[in-house]
Amino acid sequence: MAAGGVVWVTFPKQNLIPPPRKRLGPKLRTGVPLISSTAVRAYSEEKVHEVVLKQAALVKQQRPNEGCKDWDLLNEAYERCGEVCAEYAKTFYLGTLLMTSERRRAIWAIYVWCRRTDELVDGPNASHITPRALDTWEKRLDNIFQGRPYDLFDAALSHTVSNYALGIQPFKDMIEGMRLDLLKTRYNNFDELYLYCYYVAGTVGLMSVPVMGIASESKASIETVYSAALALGIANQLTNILRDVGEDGRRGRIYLPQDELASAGISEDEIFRGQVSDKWKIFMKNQIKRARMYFDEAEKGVAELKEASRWPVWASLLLYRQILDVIEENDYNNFTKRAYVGKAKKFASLPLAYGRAIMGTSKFF
Ligand SMILES: CC(C)=CCC/C(C)=C/CC/C(C)=C/CC/C(C)=C/[C@@H]1[C@@H](COP(=O)(O)OP(=O)(O)O)[C@]1(C)CC/C=C(\C)CC/C=C(\C)CCC=C(C)C
Ligand SMILES: Nc1ncnc2c1ncn2[C@@H]1O[C@H](COP(=O)(O)OP(=O)(O)OP(=O)(O)O)[C@@H](O)[C@H]1O
Ligand SMILES: [Mn+2]
Repeated sequence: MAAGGVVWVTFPKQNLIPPPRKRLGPKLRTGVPLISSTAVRAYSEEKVHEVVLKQAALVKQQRPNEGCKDWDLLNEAYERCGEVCAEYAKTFYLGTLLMTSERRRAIWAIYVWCRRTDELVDGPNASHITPRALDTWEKRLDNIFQGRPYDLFDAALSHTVSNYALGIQPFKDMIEGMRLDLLKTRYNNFDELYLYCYYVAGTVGLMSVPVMGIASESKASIETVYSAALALGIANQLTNILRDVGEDGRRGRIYLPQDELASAGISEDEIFRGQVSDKWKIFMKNQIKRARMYFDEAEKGVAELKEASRWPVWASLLLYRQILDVIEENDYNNFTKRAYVGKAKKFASLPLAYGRAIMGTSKFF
């Protein structure tokens, strides 16, 4: 392929990532009552805030387009990204169809890179993945940002990062999250968990904003918008963790703050045995409360995005947020009952998402 120094290896026509599993990889992390003042001051928040500021500053810079200029190849690359996205996340894919075609395909390219990164530690080959393999993946990321993609999916991302104000840090941080996931099976407190959630999901928010675009009429500061995007990633991840407690437990993993479990008087053994006790219900209520707090934070920022980008964000936010309602409906049995939002509810939330997107507010819908 064209573009200075691009290295091409054989590129199989079929997916480079394995076909989706029936149930996409578990990945869990957690939370508890409302964030404590210690947590607010925590190192993790400071570190994350630094990245947010850097990423926000990039938006103001004009970047030269050094991406690949082989348009046929790029079109194919983006098309393939769209196919993967459609296969792994149908509802979300539908949402992206309302975005402008340029933004939509950029989001697809980012989605595919994130999905592949996650598949490294969560997919069928996860047991063979070592920190060294992640180092190789990170070098490959550097090459993507330097215009030297390794395969077609990378080429799409390479073009995207040359076209939008995307910094490399959130991508590196996501790889860091995968490193952490390889090594760590317990989180001492919410600060530790928060950092993990930032790595694997908050980063997605930071990657998405430059592509989705901030509305020209927005009066909010760029930092405010990034903070909302970060909050959505955290909220999604906390929800994902709460949904998958049972599944994670069966893999010997507990993505819940150990100190909060201890204060609630819940032992690891009770989690492994899947005991839905009264103390578990109280503990879960607090966890859900915290996740909702992050959703609330995120909701405040959606209206600041460009109008065409709001709908997919609202759609995915409402879908994910409803998982918390279903956990409640399941009477907090997240050990053996998967909180699943039925098709009817899912479709019912689409007009709501659309209404909110066009009104620019959640006041009337
Ligand atoms: C519109 C929209 C949602 C855009 C984001 C698209 C995108 C690039 C998604 C990548 C997601 C991904 C594959 C991340 C890898 C790590 C991972 C799996 C994280 C978990 C996602 C849920 O996936 P799933 O349920 O399939 O998980 P399982 O593997 O099955 O367990 C996460 C829970 C986190 C995803 C985080 C987001 C989608 C962040 C969204 C934030 C924004 C789009 C910012 C919006 C802006 C404002 C101002 C609110
Ligand atoms: N009905 C659901 N209930 C709970 N979680 C869901 C549900 N549908 C999707 N999710 C979660 O949200 C993520 C992204 O949502 P999306 O709707 O795009 O996924 P999907 O699995 O392709 O759904 P579908 O094929 O039903 O449209 C999924 O990977 C999954 O973890
Ligand atoms: Mn899916």
